Amino acid sequence: MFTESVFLNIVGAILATVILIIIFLKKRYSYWKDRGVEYIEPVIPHGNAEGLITTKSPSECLVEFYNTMKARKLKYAGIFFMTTPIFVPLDLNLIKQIMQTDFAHFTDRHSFYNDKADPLSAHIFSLTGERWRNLRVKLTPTFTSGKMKLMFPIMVKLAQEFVKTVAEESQNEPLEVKDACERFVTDVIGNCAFGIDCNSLKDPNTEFRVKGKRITDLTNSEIFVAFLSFTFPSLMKHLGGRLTPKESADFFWNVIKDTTEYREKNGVRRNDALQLLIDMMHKKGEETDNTLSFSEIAAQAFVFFIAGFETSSTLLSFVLFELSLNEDVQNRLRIEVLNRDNDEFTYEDLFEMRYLDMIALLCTETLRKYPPVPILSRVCTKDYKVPDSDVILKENEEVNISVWGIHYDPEYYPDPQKFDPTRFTDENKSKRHQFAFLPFGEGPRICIGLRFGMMQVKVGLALLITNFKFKLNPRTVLPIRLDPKNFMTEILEEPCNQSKQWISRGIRKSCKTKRELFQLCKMFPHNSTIKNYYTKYAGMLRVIIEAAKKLTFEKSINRSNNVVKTTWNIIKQETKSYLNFANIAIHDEPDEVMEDPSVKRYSHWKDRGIEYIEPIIPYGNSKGSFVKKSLGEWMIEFYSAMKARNVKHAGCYFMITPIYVPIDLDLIKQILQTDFVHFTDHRSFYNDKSDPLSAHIFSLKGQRWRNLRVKLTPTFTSGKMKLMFPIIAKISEELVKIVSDECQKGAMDVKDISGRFTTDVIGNCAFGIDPIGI
Ligand code: HEM
Repeated sequence: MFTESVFLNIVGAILATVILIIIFLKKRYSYWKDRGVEYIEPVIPHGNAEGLITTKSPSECLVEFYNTMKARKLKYAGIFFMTTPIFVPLDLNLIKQIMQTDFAHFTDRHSFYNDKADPLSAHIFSLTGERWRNLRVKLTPTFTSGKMKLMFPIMVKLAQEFVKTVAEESQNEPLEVKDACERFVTDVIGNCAFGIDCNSLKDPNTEFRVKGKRITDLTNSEIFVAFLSFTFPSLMKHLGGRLTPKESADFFWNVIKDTTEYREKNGVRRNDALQLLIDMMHKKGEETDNTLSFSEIAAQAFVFFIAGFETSSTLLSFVLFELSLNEDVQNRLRIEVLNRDNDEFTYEDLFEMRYLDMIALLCTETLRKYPPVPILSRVCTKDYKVPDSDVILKENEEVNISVWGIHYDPEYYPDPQKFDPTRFTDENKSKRHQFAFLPFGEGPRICIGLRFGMMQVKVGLALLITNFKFKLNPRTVLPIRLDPKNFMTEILEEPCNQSKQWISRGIRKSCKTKRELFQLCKMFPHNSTIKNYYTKYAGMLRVIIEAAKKLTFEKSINRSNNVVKTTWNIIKQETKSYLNFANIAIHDEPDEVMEDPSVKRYSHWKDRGIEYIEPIIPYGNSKGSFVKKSLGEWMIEFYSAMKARNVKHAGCYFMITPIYVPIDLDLIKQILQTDFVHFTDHRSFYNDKSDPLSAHIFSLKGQRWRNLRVKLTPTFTSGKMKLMFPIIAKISEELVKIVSDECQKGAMDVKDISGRFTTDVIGNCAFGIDPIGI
């Protein structure tokens, strides 16, 4: 009897609870209907977010909703994320009102912080109202262009480290690019925000990195606590809820504390963000409004790390991903960066020079396709009447803006899946609504580290692209999928069938430096041809032809010889980018070596509509040159034949190398003089290290040539000539004597005597020595 009544009570209680929940949800799910806001019928219990976290990320759920509602031509709509109603503006003018014009009604984002249990969480990203406003004013000067300039050399130094690490780690296997980018960014932010050498490039398991990564790699239970904290913030604050894993919070707290104390004790100052924060702490008593407590500065230093680390590494890795899919763009970028005028990277290069516009365009288009923060959040802080409607948004109501949805909206970006950096030229940008591009947010809460983030990505990219060629690891699973558990844009790691490794974002390096090529040549001890040619004639056509021949031979012995394959790749790359032999036939794969490269090559001038003489394999138009004809004679023949055809210019083939030949004198003047900036260099080779004498003015290129030319020009002024004149006159008198002596003997070798005369003149005037040629 007793048991029965207990049982009935329990059943009754469960039923009552279920009924109450259903009533609550019914009421909840009528939220948008009651306010006259369009919505999609929600389903208990996930609302409009079916598959959230299990198969779809929050961003993907919102994008689906955006597309459906946009198709209904709505300006705004209401979504239910589980049971939470969220207002979703779709119209860009309304988004602008919310983020900028009427910002006073939307000062906060949906966030959670707990000063007591987790003081690091009380940072500028999560703070609200007046606390946020005060802090924003204080922190804004941290990222002025003056401060950025001071941090720039640190970034360049770390980017050089980055290049070294990539070179080492991609020797034998594909490189996990996101991971490598994260390590680079960790070191940059560690240095610039905390003044600490984190060394995560050298040691991926350094504590700074492990504890940093842990902040975003949440366990399922931590994700659940985060969900509860966002949904019931007051209750969770009361219960001591926290978002940062304790071990990471403790580590960062101690790092910031120790560094601050060390600097204070030892009077050490550095050009980093932490210094600026410490200085604010010490303004106490002077400008009380402008001071920060230690707890506050620790939280801000911490947020620079978490806000900058994931976003910047995501951007850099996706730029490399797109470049590896778009080889043409990658090659053009490499040439642009290599062709810059100066050897060192300067701050001005990155922000002012034309060639880096391309980097900026690439980054911008990448930010469009893969915005690291795919949803922007705002909370209504004062009741707000939605313009041109009767809808009133109530205090505490949440607003979500689908950055991803907007960035893929064909109304703003036709063919949105296409990676097209030209969408962001000034002209194309001016045709679009400013709020159609929101990777950094907008309005007063726009990303505070925008410049810093872009700068580290640009520096890293510029150095990587000049050192490596990036290709997609064939094991990368395409199309890429987003990690459903992540609020940020993060690729889902797909299991790799064969090796159980997780390589979904690997990009393989296939380019080696010249030094590495030499090392590789050493691996062929039996093969003196490659080695000798390389050391003696590096950069000459012969090394390429001989190496290719040799490789063909090697390959015929062992078709799967990996070393041959690698060497072939390297030689290809050497010839393409380092030595600038872009016009020598180079195949994509060693398998093609056997094919005749000239077939495609010989359509070069035809394809360009330039007059040419039909070439003969393998001589091109240079049959007999060096054997029966000098190079000069060969060129005269070609010139005369083309002149007879009355053309202003023509194209010839020296073996398989296409060469442009201007014939018209005005055109020659354009090339040599008027448009000289396009033709500053000779086809030449020099090697500062193994053959320093080769780095002379005749062979130098670009800015190095220009600098030297300016320095050497005064050597031959008329004043200097005058000083040399007596020396030349004296040697000329010697010449007269010698000529008369020789004439006595009969015939005389005039070329020989002239050579001896000029040797003496140059030896005397250039080196101040008497070579006794005459
Ligand atoms: C490519 C790199 C980056 C991207 C795409 C990015 C994106 C964003 C976005 C979308 C927001 C929210 C803006 C809004 O709600 O309107 C934001 C806020 C913020 N970002 Fe970034 N960010 C990047 C790099 C950085 C870096 C390097 C730092 C720090 C060193 C940083 C610090 C912050 C902070 C502190 C906020 C909060 C600002 C506030 O609420 O006042 N970000 N970022």
